[in-house]
Amino acid sequence: MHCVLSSKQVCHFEHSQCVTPWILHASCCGFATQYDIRGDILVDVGSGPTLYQVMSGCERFDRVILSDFLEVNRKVLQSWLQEGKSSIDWTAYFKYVCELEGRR
Ligand SMILES: C[S@@+](CC[C@H](N)C(=O)[O-])C[C@H]1O[C@@H](n2cnc3c(N)ncnc32)[C@H](O)[C@@H]1O
Repeated sequence: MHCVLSSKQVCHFEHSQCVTPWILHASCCGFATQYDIRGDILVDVGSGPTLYQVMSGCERFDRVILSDFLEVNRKVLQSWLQEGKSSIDWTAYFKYVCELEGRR
């Protein structure tokens, strides 16, 4: 399984040097399978233009706040949130996280 991050970036989930699966496994363990972390508000400081890092937490918190220093990154996130548009197709990430959490 792989997904295209942009015209030049490709994330290979199965590649041993790809850090994204490690992050998804770690957040899945923390939020879901191992520690069952829940709460009112999840604040992600320095989100960049990405949201994969909070996918495992998004149903365990009432509100998720993504933040970034750079306006360009906040605009990418706002475009996805408000208009459903994104230069990144998150489908493969959501599927991967669902599989990690034993959901389909
Ligand atoms: C390495 S990127 C991480 C992107 C994303 N969290 C990920 O895991 O792929 C770090 C981000 O933190 C943002 N950043 C750096 N200092 C910050 C600060 N003081 N407040 C908010 N965002 C900050 C940068 O603009 C950058 O987008």
